[in-house]
Amino acid sequence: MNFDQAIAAFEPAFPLAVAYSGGADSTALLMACAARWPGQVEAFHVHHGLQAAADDFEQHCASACKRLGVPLRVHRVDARHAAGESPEDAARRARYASFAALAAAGGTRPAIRSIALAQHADDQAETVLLALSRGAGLAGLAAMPEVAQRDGLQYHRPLLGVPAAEIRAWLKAREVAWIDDPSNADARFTRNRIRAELLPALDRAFPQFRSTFARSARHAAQAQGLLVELAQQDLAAIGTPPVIGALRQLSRARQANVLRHWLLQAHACTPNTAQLDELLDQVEACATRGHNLHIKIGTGFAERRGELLHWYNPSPPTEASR
Ligand SMILES: Nc1ncnc2c1ncn2[C@@H]1O[C@H](COP(=O)(O)OP(=O)(O)OP(=O)(O)O)[C@@H](O)[C@H]1O
Repeated sequence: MNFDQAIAAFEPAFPLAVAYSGGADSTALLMACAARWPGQVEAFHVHHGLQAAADDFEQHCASACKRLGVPLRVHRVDARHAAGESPEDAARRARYASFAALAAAGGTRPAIRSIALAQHADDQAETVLLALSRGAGLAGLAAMPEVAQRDGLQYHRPLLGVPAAEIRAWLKAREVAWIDDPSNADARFTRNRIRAELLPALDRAFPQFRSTFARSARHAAQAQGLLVELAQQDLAAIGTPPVIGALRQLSRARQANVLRHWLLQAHACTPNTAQLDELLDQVEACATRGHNLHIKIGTGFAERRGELLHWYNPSPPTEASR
């Protein structure tokens, strides 16, 4: 899909905000949306307080928005990562919280209903490869959805089918400037090594990889949806917190699926594979009333209390450490 086709196919609810970092992709998206829907588009910029260049990024965004005649709202965050959380995850979490805060802070203007993010087809392929590099399950391999609901807002990724090179070409044809975030070149980040080393090799070996990887991601997303449905049904049957005897009636794969779902939904906890395997072994060993179970799972512990399986975190993170 080319850039103009992607913009023509984009159907957000209005008013729309474009998440604008000042980088190439969100610059192109903001320009195209502002031209297509004059007066109905705003720009949201998140100022990442920890990055030295953050003031320059904000300045650049402010002058570009002024030229385009698009209102800009800026939110400042200090995205320190909590123990066990990657800096990228912390920045993403802080960014979504900022978008929700910005959408709610419109004053007398009508409330923003949609937010457009500028991830493209190369980003999607990188996300699939990143998921594989971590040994992710279906939820990770599903990569990024084109549309998602979050905090009462519709999030859209209208450029998900557009190769990065198309977006750069669109900007260059219009002689538009953008800023390059220096951290995008930092080879300490796996995503940047994927972009610099794997994507050029994939382009040579399978030129269609962007669309085939995206198709695999959609298959994974569909299958993951079924796993969630199954987990919801199983959780309703075994109870919350789970009754161990009822849990033990399920196959091991279904136990893993329902436990992962319960831990994530009820406790925002994601066990690693070794922890989940250990938990399943312990559940299997819980054949007698006297069998104790107490193991580390994610940031807390799973424990047997009578007939029930509980999870608790002895020291939940404070707001300051989040
Ligand atoms: N500081 C920010 N403020 C507002 N939106 C952002 C910010 N950083 C990223 N985004 C949004 O999230 C999307 C994905 O972020 P990512 O860090 O992968 O992209 P990026 O390298 O900043 O890309 P871009 O070239 O679009 O600016 C961006 O395309 C943009 O829409």
